[in-house]
Amino acid sequence: MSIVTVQLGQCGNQIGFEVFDALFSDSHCPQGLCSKRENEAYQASCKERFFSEEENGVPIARAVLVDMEPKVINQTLSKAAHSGRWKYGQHSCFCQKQGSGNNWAYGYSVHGPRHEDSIMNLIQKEVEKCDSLNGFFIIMSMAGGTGSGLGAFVTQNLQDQYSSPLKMNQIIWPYGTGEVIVQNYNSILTLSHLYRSSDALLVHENDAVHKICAKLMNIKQISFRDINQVLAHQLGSVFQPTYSGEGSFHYRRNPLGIDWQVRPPLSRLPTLGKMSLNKEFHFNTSIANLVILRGKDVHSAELGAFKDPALYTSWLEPVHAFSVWKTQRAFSKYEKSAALVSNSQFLVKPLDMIVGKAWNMFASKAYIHQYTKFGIEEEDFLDSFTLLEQVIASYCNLGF
Ligand SMILES: Nc1nc2c(ncn2[C@@H]2O[C@H](COP(=O)(O)OP(=O)(O)OP(=O)(O)O)[C@@H](O)[C@H]2O)c(=O)[nH]1
Repeated sequence: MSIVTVQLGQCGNQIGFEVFDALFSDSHCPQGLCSKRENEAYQASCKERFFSEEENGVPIARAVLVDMEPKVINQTLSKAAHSGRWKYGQHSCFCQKQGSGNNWAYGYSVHGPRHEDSIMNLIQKEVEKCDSLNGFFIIMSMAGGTGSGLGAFVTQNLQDQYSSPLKMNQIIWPYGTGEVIVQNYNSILTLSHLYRSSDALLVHENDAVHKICAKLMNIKQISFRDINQVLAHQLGSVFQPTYSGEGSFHYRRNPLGIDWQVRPPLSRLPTLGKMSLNKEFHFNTSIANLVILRGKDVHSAELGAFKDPALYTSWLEPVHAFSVWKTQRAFSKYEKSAALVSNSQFLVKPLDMIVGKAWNMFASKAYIHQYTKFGIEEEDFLDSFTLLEQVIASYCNLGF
């Protein structure tokens, strides 16, 4: 089964390139620390998911590149072509001459409807190249204008046109400080729209990845390239193939097979408010944890601690909330590696901060005219605030 990736805006395109490069490098890494046969099965599975093959044998990423200015797309296409190992399809990109100027409304209400047909046609062409489609992986920032606004618009269209394949958005949380003033508006609009149209949001915070580069990797002058390589490494270690079940040596065909649909029972939805945010979280209570193990000794790894009921909300048994995926095939030269995908309270505080800052600006009507000018009304903001306050309250309530 295959995944079609949609890369949007500067951030989405730069990260998308690194992700494909990491996937390709890993699957062609000679030190897979496993048998030749196993390595071939792994490679074939990775290829089916992420690459289609051209006549001359160069793999082509199953991707559509979208941006409203040509610079980053041109750089991305040429970096892939120069790698000599894989490339993007000749007709897989859509770009225009002028970006969205960090205005979510412009991306969503102007670029979106204006270019809807061209973008959706490109995606459809990519879908037609797949024997069997598992889902869409949509990479975008949360705070810019094109990736976030147009990305939300495209995700909504995918939801309308492809209701069953999974729609998973990889979103980049902006730095807490030092970026554009309207980043919190753009972020709440992105999150509230994706909450309605996407099946799963996979979030990375720029601040957190920056810290990994500084503290763990000791990089002095950290660039987006460094950050994106860390992200790509993490995403690769999640999305590369794993065995289909305990004791199985076949690779699972459904790469995005996580139960993302878990929702708290309605009767437990709390009233709106911030009552529990002020309390210390003793645990980072989770709804779901997925651990992915690769390489040596995966079958004897001790994972009992992940099954402790205290980690999970009281209405879920650990057996339903915790999953493990494994493969003996090592990831990217690492003898052993582990990745964790977690749906937990981890983002409650950053989300509460963004909503709070956006609310303070909204209360004084700052910059609102830039949005109403392009069809995003005050009502839309209010709807976004209400929805996200509900999300915050639901996650706070997990620990009780
Ligand atoms: N991790 C990471 N974050 C990025 C990268 N490029 C931009 N960002 C973040 O993305 C946000 C800005 O979004 P962009 O993708 O640059 O903007 P855009 O979608 O192209 O939209 P416009 O410039 O308004 O047309 C900020 O929060 C940046 O920190 C990147 O390559 N990697």
